Amino acid sequence: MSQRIAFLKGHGTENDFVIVPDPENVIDLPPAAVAALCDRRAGIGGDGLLHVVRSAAHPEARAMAGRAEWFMDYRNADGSIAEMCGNGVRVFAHYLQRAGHTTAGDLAVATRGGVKTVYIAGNGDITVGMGKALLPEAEVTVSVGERSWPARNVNMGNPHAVAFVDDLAHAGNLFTPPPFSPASVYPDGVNVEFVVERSPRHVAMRVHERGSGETRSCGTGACAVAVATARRDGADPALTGVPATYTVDVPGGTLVITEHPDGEIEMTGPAVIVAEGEIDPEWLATALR
Ligand SMILES: N[C@@H](CCC[C@H](N)C(=O)O)C(=O)O
Repeated sequence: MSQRIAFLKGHGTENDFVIVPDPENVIDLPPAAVAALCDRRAGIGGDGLLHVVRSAAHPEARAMAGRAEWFMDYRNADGSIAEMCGNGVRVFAHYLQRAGHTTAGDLAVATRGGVKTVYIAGNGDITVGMGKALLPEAEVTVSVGERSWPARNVNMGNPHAVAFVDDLAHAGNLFTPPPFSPASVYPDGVNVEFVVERSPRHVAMRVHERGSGETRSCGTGACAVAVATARRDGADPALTGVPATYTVDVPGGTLVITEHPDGEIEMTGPAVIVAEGEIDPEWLATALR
């Protein structure tokens, strides 16, 4: 890989990403290159990478090209692929606006989890239509050290296990993925959220993300937490006809999540671009050796 590669760095509630614009999908980004770029000491550093590609130019997104011009080819920090990234899609939209590919207002973005509608407000906040949550019945247990908790299985396009705890410190240092059982519920791994209540309809969470470790925010995770908390509270908008809005504090900020009576979930939060530059092709070649 010897071509010069432009990059940007951005974050959404401090869930941070290396952004690689590549409209025609000509940049080879094997998992090792993604892991090298996301390395916080030897690379640029990030919880994940947003590869910005025209849907028509990507085999996984071509079928969505008629509905969404741009495809968010999201990768975790270890180079693995995930279906969706809620914070990432806001940062992705912010990048497209900044690059002149779109204006404020509604924008459709293709993801592996389907086409998402993003609304770019003028005030810096971005709202994403995250789709519906699936709540497959499963008895899941998550543990950290001597403690263990029942967890709610929530799928937001990607898998989540939501555990209500007495104290977020009980999640420990989260240097390694919290063990869960039975393993068969999440054959491809899982994102694990630990949640405490702050006040009615206001919770706080920590997360260990599949493929990235503990991050300071997870958008799909915050949606999973909002839905799991609503059900725990006995609130189901599909039954009451009343939308349920939850404020979810994450270590890197706050996200606001609304579940509507038709099951559609909206998430609102910020998106920030921090820097832009160029990747040294010699460094990347060395990193890949
Ligand atoms: N940080 C993201 C989720 C990224 C994907 C996740 N690690 C997975 O593997 O499913 C978000 O904001 O949703």
